[in-house]
Amino acid sequence: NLVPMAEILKKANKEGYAVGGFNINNLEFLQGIIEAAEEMNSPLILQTSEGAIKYIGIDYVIGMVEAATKNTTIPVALHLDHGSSFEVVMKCIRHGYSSVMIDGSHYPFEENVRLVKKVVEAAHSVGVSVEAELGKIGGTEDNVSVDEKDATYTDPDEAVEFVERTGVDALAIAIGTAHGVYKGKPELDFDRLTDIKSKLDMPLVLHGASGVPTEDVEKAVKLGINKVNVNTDFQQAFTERIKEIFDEKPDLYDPRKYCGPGRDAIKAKVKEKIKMLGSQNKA
Ligand SMILES: O=C(COP(=O)(O)O)NO
Ligand code: NA
Ligand SMILES: [Zn+2]
Repeated sequence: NLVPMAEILKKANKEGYAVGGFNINNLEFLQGIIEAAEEMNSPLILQTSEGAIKYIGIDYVIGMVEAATKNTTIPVALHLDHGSSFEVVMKCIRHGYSSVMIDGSHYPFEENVRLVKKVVEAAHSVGVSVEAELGKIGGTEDNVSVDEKDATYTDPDEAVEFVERTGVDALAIAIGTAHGVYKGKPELDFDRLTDIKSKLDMPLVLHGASGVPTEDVEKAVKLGINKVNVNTDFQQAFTERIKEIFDEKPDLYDPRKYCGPGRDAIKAKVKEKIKMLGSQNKA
């Protein structure tokens, strides 16, 4: 009952909307995200960073996602976010992930191509989709951190060569976003996105969407972004709600009394994101 991400993104690319790549960090994130997507009749890409897999445990990830998708009516992919090696990718594929990102963006171009090509051959041989990254997205997420000066934007011509030589299903591009909380206002390079999309009519991925103004994400979707990764906004929604609860009732100790409202806050935030991406009723 998981589908390959490529299937979900092919339709999104054809019809001009984007699908959320929403990170799960625990049970409440998974429940809030899947409930919101089902209520909005939206396709969904559940994703775990390597840090989240370490925190939850891969057998729990698979078990919880299986429970979450057993009776679902919407297409759901389970995706490895920012896979750092062939070995980790293969571990996730063996455990039942339907999609993987191999992030070789911090390597020289040829090394990135070599690694991604190897992953695509293995993943595609068992029907698993592949996302890769070209250009460096700034910010920090778990062990992925790039400081401003090294964050280099995606070169459109390099992107064409990269996709031709690797056969990836989706390409994460660097056009000014960064993981985590922004220091200043992010300025997205929409001309660069337009140029890349005109050369590569394929699913493009925007990372670091938390903190990007809604209208900028909507514009990026109009210009050809088909997957939008969101993590920090949901983490902040969860955490802020729990802080509010403890302000009201500092002596609480039953985790359901604060994780439950935290889950509801995630769910509400996910619905806002689905509206922003245009994937409502696209299941
Ligand atoms: O790109 C992301 C999420 O970034 P944010 O935390 O900034 O939403 N995950 O791969
Ligand atoms: Na961000
Ligand atoms: Zn990312």
